[in-house]
Amino acid sequence: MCFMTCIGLAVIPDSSLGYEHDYMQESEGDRYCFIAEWYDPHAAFIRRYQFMYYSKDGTCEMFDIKNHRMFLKKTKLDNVKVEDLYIGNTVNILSRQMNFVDYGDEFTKNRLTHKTERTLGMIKPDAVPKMGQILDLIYSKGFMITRLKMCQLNRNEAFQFYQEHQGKPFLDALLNFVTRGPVIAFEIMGESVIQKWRDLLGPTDSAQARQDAPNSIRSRFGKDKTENACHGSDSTASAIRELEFFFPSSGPSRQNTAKFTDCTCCVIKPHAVKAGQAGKIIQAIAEAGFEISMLEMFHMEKANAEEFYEVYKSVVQEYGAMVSELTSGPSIAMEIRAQNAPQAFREMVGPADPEIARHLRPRTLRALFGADKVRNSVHCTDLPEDGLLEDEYFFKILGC
Ligand SMILES: Nc1ncnc2c1ncn2[C@@H]1O[C@H](COP(=O)(O)OP(=O)(O)OP(=O)(O)O)[C@@H](O)[C@H]1O
Repeated sequence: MCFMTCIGLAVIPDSSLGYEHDYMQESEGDRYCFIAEWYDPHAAFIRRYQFMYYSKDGTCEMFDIKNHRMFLKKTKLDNVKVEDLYIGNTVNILSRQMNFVDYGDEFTKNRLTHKTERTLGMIKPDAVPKMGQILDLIYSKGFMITRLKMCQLNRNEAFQFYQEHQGKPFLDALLNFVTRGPVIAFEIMGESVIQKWRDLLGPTDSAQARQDAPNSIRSRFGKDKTENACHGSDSTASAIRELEFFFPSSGPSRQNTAKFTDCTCCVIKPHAVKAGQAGKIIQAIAEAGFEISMLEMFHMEKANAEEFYEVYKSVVQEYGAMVSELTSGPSIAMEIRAQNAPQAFREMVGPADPEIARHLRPRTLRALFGADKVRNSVHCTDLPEDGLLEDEYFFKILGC
């Protein structure tokens, strides 16, 4: 197994550190171990670490694998909780973006693998206008969205996606339906999430869903047998295939839906995504009459965040904290369209400081969802001429 090799490289066996395997199962709590990587831009080199998390007190500890020395003494990090421990996640530690690339031991693998099952969900074209409510429902059920992208499928792609229905009488109608407008594909992660997500969807036929599962997504948002709001993979094998279809590990990605006209840019910041507020924010934007013509989840790297916020560098004293927030977890970038989009949308977003927003403009996004000046729920484009540039940055440069 890959993680065995990694631990082999560490040259710091558990026992030499005084951690015996049994320790992990003592009543004192569990110790989870991961292999974390950080790209060191100065050395142009990927550094590898053993990362330990102690569930008893939420402390973390790290060892530099190559240099055989401690990198971080046992410390409590506010931004690292047990729910952040999954392969593919990135966390900021000592101003470095650490990427969890593998489990560090059998115990961690056995304990956490089933909690990080992944499946593909898709909002179909009929329900895209209701994306805010649907995403909010997903968050409220405790699911974790780890990837998300709006795309436009062509007929060939739709056929490839629904290949198992080849020869069925409803295939043609199904292909027409899923290609008539954008879809939103997303990866959800959690314990038994394949089955739980299908339970939340309800029966295929929306009318039957209204009878048998009135709280299900298809009951609430679907129309009939074909236009039934959302899709969910039906097995582990389908989930793997369908996730690869929408989020390919190599090669070109699916056509995004950005229009790059009459637009501005909005980014739901990591703290708001983490707090499960993304659905409510999206719903508020849509209900205010703005068109959300593209959205995608990004895990911003520090260099990209610095570049994106470049204009604030010597102007705003919170610049460093802003970069740190934007790289602290997944964010959701959106292309927002309307007449005078940058100005109209800024009005809706409100003053940069949520405290001021709550006093002066209590209905604005930052008043409703912001925590403080840096964690103020969303970024929006400041200058009208930058709306297009910022959308291009996300959807032409980062997203490709
Ligand atoms: N009898 C039918 N008439 C019309 N459309 C259908 C019919 N059966 C299935 N569909 C459409 O094809 C999709 C895929 O069918 P499938 O049998 O896999 O249903 P499902 O597993 O409930 O849905 P999904 O795969 O979209 O999660 C359905 O979601 C629906 O949009």
